[in-house]
Amino acid sequence: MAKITLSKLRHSYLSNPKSDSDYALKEIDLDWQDGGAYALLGPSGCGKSTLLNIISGLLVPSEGQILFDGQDVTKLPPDQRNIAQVFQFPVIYDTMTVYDNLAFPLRNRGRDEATVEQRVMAIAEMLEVTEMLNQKAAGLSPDNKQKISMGRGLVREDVNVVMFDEPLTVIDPHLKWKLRSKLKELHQRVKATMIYVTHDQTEALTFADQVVVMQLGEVVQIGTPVELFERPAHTFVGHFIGSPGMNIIPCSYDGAAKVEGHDIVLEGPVRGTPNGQTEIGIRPEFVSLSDSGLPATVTKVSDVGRHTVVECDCLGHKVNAVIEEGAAPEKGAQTHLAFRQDQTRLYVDGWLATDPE
Ligand SMILES: Nc1ncnc2c1ncn2[C@@H]1O[C@H](COP(=O)(O)OP(=O)(O)OP(=O)(O)O)[C@@H](O)[C@H]1O
Repeated sequence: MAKITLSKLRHSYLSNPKSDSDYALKEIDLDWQDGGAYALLGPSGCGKSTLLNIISGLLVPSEGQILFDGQDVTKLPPDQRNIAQVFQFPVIYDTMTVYDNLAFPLRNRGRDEATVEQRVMAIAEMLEVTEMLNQKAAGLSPDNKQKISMGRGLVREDVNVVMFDEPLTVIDPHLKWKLRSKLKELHQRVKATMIYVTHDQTEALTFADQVVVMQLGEVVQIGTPVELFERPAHTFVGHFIGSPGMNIIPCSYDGAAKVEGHDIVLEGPVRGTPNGQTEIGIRPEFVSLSDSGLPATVTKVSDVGRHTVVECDCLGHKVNAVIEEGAAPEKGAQTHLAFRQDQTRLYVDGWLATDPE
């Protein structure tokens, strides 16, 4: 396994890019540590596949370098990078048995049969497919086919990185959570460097120790799931992660933050002198209904499991509060919203501008 470094990486599909917007990937500097479990998370079109193709060698970046353990591989073709990939759709040979499918990547590299058997049996046991080993792959369900496809990605112990590209797309929704936790467990057992590409926050947050969030060809934040939830570095991350996402409320700032003339107490000091569009960011989990605070009218009440989401019109802005089940007011009720101070952040032009007290 290897540490992967992306250094000053940029890519444009145009032959003569001029402005930033001509780049599918803006400048990216990133270190993926040896043995880490990473997710690359972002909406469609943010540049995930472009980055994946650059790492796997299908695409040579317009600028910058990729290093595996400090060695420049930017111009190496895919077959010399020693990478395993698991795609959206299973890549297996239908006419072969499950055993032979799992053995294929090892036999292909000339490993002796004793090693092949030992690795195949170990991976089959981890994936809970031992009893299928003698079956022809053609008869497997789509879920099991994708499991075998994952096994083929994980069976070699000498790869630099295993990359998963939206691997649960074909999996039945009720089995998704099972495979998600299986993958996490597999990472802990095989200790390979893994990169998991997805637009689904639940998949990213359950699998990865570190999540790289991308938007419009840029990395907007790298952090643990807790860091992304607690201190989104950008309003995009606040909005994209969480259900419902962070409340983002336009405000003024002249030494103190105000929403429509009402003072808002921030978590701590503001960095520099804000010069740009200012907004308050507060997660619905830290907004409570109260006797004092910002006046609001309840516009919608939705039960979500053990909590209730109360949507309000607060001085002309939509603000969600997540409260305990059973404590919700009726739609149309007049109330006030209180923000938990240590969770009330200021954003300037989308970027976090406050520090904790
Ligand atoms: N072969 C190509 N030629 C020109 N532009 C491309 C090409 N591939 C991707 N793009 C553009 O580059 C940007 C990033 O696309 P990319 O496919 O990397 O995003 P993504 O996050 O993987 O999206 P998706 O999940 O939909 O595949 C998009 O604006 C896309 O239109």
